[in-house]
Amino acid sequence: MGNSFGKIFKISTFGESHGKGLGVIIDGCPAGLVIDEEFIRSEMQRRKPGQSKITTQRKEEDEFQLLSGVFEGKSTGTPIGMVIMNTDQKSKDYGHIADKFRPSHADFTYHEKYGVRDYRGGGRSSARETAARVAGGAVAKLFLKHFGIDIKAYVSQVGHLKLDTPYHKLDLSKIEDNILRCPDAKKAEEMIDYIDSIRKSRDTVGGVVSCVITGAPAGLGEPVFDRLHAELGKAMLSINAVKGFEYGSGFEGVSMRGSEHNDVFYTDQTGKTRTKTNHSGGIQGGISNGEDIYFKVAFKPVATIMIDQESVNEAGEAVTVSGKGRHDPCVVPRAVPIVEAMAALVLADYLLISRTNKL
Ligand SMILES: Cc1cc2nc3c(=O)[nH]c(=O)nc-3n(C[C@H](O)[C@H](O)[C@H](O)COP(=O)(O)O)c2cc1C
Ligand SMILES: C=C(O[C@@H]1CC(C(=O)O)=C[C@@H](OP(=O)(O)O)[C@H]1O)C(=O)O
Repeated sequence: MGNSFGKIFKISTFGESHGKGLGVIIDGCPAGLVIDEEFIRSEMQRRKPGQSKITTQRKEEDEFQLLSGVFEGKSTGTPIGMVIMNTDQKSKDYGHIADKFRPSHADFTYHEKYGVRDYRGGGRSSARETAARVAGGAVAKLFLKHFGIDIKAYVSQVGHLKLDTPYHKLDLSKIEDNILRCPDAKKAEEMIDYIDSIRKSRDTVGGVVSCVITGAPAGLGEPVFDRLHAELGKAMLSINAVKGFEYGSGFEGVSMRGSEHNDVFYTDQTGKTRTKTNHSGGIQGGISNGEDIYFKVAFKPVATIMIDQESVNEAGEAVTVSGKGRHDPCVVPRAVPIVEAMAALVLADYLLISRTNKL
């Protein structure tokens, strides 16, 4: 329980941040899919630590080894296994807090739940686990390409600095042009400087990742509990440090009237039923309607800060804790490929579950 995601296109991940390595098992990937290892590698590179001055300086190349489920470059329909070895753990950075709880990390809750924990680098609670998700998500993306479904995420907020332009007015081909992964170069520069100043003050800051899915057909999703947006929400809220998820008009829709918010239907030149606006975010009644699916994910400031904070240890005694070593001053630049990977897993799963339910 708790280490798997998905119903038909399923992933299970294993591994800890300072153990030997991590990995993913993908079960349910249809046979005959060309497994483009170069593409998987490029996705891993987008997430890896040590990639710029505004990320953790842990240096991992995140090279993966494909162990199973692929023959002559194509999936065989059997479980696809991939491992990623850890090479740059510095466990002594955690020696001073082995029995102490970092405020707002998972140290206390893991201790309460299991009574035993691998304190090194946060063990399995570390976002290092998301390397395995990105490997799994890359295979899901390869599957989605066959259906013309594309997923693009980008940074739209860092602290109080916001990119207010809606996604359809941005040039999303520019996302990878800067180390922040924000398609607006000027805003990106401001946000990067801000993260750098926060890092220099030994503190951390939160941010928002926006995501848009294009090319999804109408009919994905289930009408009651397994609504498409509910599954996307679960996927996003399962990512480390996520505190919020909203899709379509989200919380802003609250201040609109129905007459403004309703997405009016029309028939386009090809005879397809479309909507003039898309406040619904491409999903109505839990089912995709063929319009773009878009959502936002809010990330909190990283818990481990290089500033003394009050806490307690396992014996309940008052202590002071301060982080050491290498931490992200802001997670959003590296969270972009993680958000895309989780979205790809949901879409791949729902393509297999529920495209339509009629003769
Ligand atoms: C890409 C990414 C990088 C992260 N890097 C760090 C980090 O360097 N230090 C840290 O304390 N937390 C980091 N986190 C957040 C922790 O993993 C997370 O706060 C922890 O697992 C506790 O879970 P929660 O915040 O979801 O409650 C990162 C999260 C993500 C998504
Ligand atoms: C290693 C990664 O990020 C780590 C995520 C993380 C955390 O607490 O989530 C804490 C840091 O771990 P460590 O102190 O072991 O370097 C980050 O570097 C990674 O993403 O691959």
